[in-house]
Amino acid sequence: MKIAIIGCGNMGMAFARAFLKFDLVKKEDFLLVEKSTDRMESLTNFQPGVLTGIIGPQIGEYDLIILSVKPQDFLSVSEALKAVIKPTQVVLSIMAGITIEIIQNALNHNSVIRAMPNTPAMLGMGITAYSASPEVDMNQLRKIENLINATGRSVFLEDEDKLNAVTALSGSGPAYFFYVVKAMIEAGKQMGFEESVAALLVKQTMLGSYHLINTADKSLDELINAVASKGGTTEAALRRFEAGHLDDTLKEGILAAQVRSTELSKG
Ligand SMILES: NC(=O)C1=CN([C@@H]2O[C@H](COP(=O)(O)OP(=O)(O)OC[C@H]3O[C@@H](n4cnc5c(N)ncnc54)[C@H](O)[C@@H]3O)[C@@H](O)[C@H]2O)C=CC1
Ligand SMILES: O=C(O)[C@@H]1CCC=N1
Repeated sequence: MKIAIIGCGNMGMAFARAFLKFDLVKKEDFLLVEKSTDRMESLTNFQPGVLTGIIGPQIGEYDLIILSVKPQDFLSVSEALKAVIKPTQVVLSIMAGITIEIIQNALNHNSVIRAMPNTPAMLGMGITAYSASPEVDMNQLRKIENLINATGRSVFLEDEDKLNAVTALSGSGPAYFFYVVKAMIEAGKQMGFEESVAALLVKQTMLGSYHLINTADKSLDELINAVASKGGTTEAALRRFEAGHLDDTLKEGILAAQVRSTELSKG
């Protein structure tokens, strides 16, 4: 398969590297379109078939066009792409908030898949949810799913509207996790540990706890209760979290991300 990627930043290149790792695409079969000259320089190491700053007619030679620019850059990209896209090509967008209908209208093009990955895709450990326009046939959809699965796991959603919630939950989710880890490391430093020691204590705790969620035959409440002894230290921390409504704050933050994803579709 020949793939053009428009916007070769973190996510665009995470996808490109995952496809390469699993031999799904050859380096020479990539066309990378990147606007930033600094970023272009770093992409020369990747040795793609074509590396360019401009969306031109050669893009019509590629089977799949991945749109991985920021949502705010889509308008200018669509103006150039509309002039060169061919009806047989499939568009895969990972842009937050931009709906299939917006993409179809802006490009005057039917076959569009909208996906929402997350940054662990860089390690092949991402989760991507995706929806497709009816014009994408099953054969094309299977091929794209194979590509997406090189970046981790995937979920097909019949209901495209749910992608705004996915964006808020798993798309942005890694940042929430890093935020909590950062606060824990900072607490460790405040209690007198060097950063490296605090980071080791926290990171191994998160790793082990993640595996307990997946392997222990217990609910999250049971796992919490197994740590929190009556009258003990954990209880003291949890009481403080509850007094500050930390769980509500986290939920409200996630819902705010969903609202923002919806707003992005309105420009
Ligand atoms: N970073 C994340 O965790 C996730 C991001 N996304 C979505 O992926 C998209 C890309 O995000 P990132 O990779 O984080 O951003 P990024 O800023 O790392 O990459 C975007 C790239 O597009 C380039 N670009 C901008 N205008 C261009 C144009 N006209 N032609 C060619 N290249 C152009 C920029 O120079 C930049 O290198 C966004 O739409 C975002 O909503 C989706 C899921 C997760
Ligand atoms: O923050 C954003 O808008 C993008 C979408 C999901 C993660 N990053």
